[in-house]
Amino acid sequence: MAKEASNGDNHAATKPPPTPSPLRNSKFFQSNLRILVTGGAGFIGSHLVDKLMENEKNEVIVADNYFTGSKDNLKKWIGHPRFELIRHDVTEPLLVEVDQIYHLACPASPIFYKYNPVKTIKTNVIGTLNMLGLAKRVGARILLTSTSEVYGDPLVHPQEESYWGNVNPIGVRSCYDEGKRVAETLMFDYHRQHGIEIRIARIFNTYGPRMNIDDGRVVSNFIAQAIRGEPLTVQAPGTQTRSFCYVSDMVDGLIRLMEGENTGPINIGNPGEFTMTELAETVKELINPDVEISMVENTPDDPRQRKPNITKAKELLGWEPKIKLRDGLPLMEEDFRTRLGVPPKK
Ligand SMILES: NC(=O)c1ccc[n+]([C@@H]2O[C@H](COP(=O)([O-])OP(=O)(O)OC[C@H]3O[C@@H](n4cnc5c(N)ncnc54)[C@H](O)[C@@H]3O)[C@@H](O)[C@H]2O)c1
Ligand SMILES: O=c1ccn([C@@H]2O[C@H](COP(=O)(O)OP(=O)(O)O[C@H]3OC[C@@H](O)[C@H](O)[C@H]3O)[C@@H](O)[C@H]2O)c(=O)[nH]1
Repeated sequence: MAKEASNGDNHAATKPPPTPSPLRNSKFFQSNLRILVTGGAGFIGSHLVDKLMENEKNEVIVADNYFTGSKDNLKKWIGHPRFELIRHDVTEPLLVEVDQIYHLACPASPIFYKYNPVKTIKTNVIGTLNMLGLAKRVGARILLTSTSEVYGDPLVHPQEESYWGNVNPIGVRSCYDEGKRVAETLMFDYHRQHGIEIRIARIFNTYGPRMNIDDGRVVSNFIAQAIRGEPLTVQAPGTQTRSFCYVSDMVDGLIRLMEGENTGPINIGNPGEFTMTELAETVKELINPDVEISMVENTPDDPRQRKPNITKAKELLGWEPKIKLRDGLPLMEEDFRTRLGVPPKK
């Protein structure tokens, strides 16, 4: 029986998960653990697939509509006997027999999630409903990659899981912020009403190789600009803060959450907090000391501060991030230089 690590609410005791598909007990059942990763062709998802595939007891199925992800991120697994890739949009039902669902399908970059806000909230609401319906049908455990954006423009700092947030319900970011909040609500309602085994990760800003070079997020923007010799575009006021987690630490945290006994929500992120100006200065120092730093205008509802309290992750998952920003940025630079065909400076 999963223990609820969330705000300490005493939810009614949940029913046990539904009886699994008869397939599981058939004598021909493969001993492999069958894992669905929605959004697995994306940045975090493809690194998660790499890690899951290292375990020869795992079969991995990726469902992705390639809105922001790419088959290229999974090319080393296509054709592997324990791997399947399905072009599928999670706003449509999916029928597969699986034991675990990592539900990552959702555009993460603000530029992309604002591009089609109605689709973004459909993905978060209808997509999560479809994945919970699948989990109920086959008795799978399901993990949702929620986000620090559920805290909105936080009035509590650092953010801990018991904080309910400060979110604009009708802003240009609401399709994502409120969409993820509804997704969390649906997860807990299926857990309480149908006994579904749920796990909720609140992911903070994550960076690393395979981020879309032009996806508009700050770390990918600054590294691409530094490599190309373009001014680093600090969006005003520049004093706003974020905390950056390297992707391998993130993947480790997600797997520990799935394999553990706590429902969450649990913050997964690196508490190392920087202003955007400090980030730009660090990228300039590490990647291109000649590059200019310019102040440009920002977009509405940009959170002014963000830093995870990761006490629950430490205590309940035995997890904390290992890679510091100054060590992670060069790894991402190497990936971007390779993909952009720009050799390192002599
Ligand atoms: N990277 C971060 O800093 C961050 C922070 C907080 C939360 N998250 C969450 O983690 C997850 C992965 O983020 P990411 O950074 O890898 O983003 P990403 O955009 O690289 O990956 C998202 C993947 O989902 C796919 N997708 C989008 N809509 C879909 C749909 N309707 N049906 C099927 N596939 C769909 C995309 O094609 C892509 O492959 C997302 O749920 C995101 O909200 C990411
Ligand atoms: O070129 C840029 C881009 C962004 N920024 C600033 O950098 C900060 C971070 O912006 P990003 O677009 O990278 O990402 P955000 O922090 O807004 O959202 C991010 O964290 C929460 C996740 O759920 C989202 O999926 C992820 O994209 C913002 O204050 C933004 O104004 C710049 O200063 N320059």
